[in-house]
Amino acid sequence: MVSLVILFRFSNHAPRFRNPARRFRNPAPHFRPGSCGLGLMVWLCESAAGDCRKVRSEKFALSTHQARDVHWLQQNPYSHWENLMLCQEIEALRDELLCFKKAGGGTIVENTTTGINRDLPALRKLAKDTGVNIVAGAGYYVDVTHSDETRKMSVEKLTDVMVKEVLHGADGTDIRCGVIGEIGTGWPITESEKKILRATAHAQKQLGCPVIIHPGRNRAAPLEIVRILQEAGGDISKTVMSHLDRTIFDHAELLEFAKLGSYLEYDLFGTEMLDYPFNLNIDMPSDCQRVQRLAFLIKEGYEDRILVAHDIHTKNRLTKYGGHGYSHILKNIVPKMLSRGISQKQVDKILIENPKQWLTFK
Ligand SMILES: CC(=O)NCCS(=O)(=O)O
Repeated sequence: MVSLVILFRFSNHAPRFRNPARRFRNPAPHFRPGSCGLGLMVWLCESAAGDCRKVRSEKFALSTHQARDVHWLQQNPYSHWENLMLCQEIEALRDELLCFKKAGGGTIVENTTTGINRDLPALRKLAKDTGVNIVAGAGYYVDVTHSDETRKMSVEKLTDVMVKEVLHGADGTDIRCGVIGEIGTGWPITESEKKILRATAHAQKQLGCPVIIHPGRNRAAPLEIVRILQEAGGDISKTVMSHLDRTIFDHAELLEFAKLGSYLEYDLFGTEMLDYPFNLNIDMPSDCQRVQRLAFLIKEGYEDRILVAHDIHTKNRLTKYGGHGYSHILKNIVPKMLSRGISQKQVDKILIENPKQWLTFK
């Protein structure tokens, strides 16, 4: 059986914020923190038209939500607290993994890191129950999720922690992480995030392991991250730049970035929204547009560098709640790719060979 590898996130539910004042630092101009104080993902949207979406957590519980709410949740996934609590859905995740396996999937990468409630025993159990390999992530997410302890750590100490998470186990368990990341960065990149990027590069230098980075929502962010990693000795050829869907739009800029040699990840497959809540200046591409970008990168000679994923981190994207589920790429996107001139060999490269190359290390 082919071993398809797709990147997901199980437990990236609402991060815990230890210092509420810190979590809404540097808000984007069009946004203000949700008045319900529920965390990073909860912003009330104040668009130019003055349209203010309401947080609906008190209005309906997701477990009993009705078909009429599905579209609202799809458009406002971060405005509903319960929608972020993916950790409550272990049974649904087990079902998703079994469907994924039936559709030909073999391995997923689960990118939840320190600060956003990584749950390694749950991952181990899900892998055991379903037979799907789950690769867990080491390291730290974006600045607002860094604890005071994390902020105080030196680059050397952070490096040691990440190396230990890969070699010996994380969160007090013997469960070893298989990638470093996703390492979170915002824009501008904060001092704490820079320190973690440097530690990531140092750990990668010691281990030769795969790394995955979440860039801030600015087209200059991926380049700046690569610069920091390179200066600290990181291996860019074994590093994934995630979320390119919403980060670099201009074709010439994308090719300039591709030349640096990282993996280029389109990982928001299934996310189709009119107003991207984190930056209203960004038009979130549709899945068809994502496929067009893959075809463009392939035509330009980058088929060895492309990765795809769903980045599922909210409940509404699970089939249980009317979402596309974990098998969307396998069931729906692959046929679309084939119908748009991407060959089966190229599909296999993107879904099997590239993840294999990225994930393999001694
Ligand atoms: C969990 C996570 O960080 N996903 C990325 C969502 S974003 O909208 O592309 O930043």
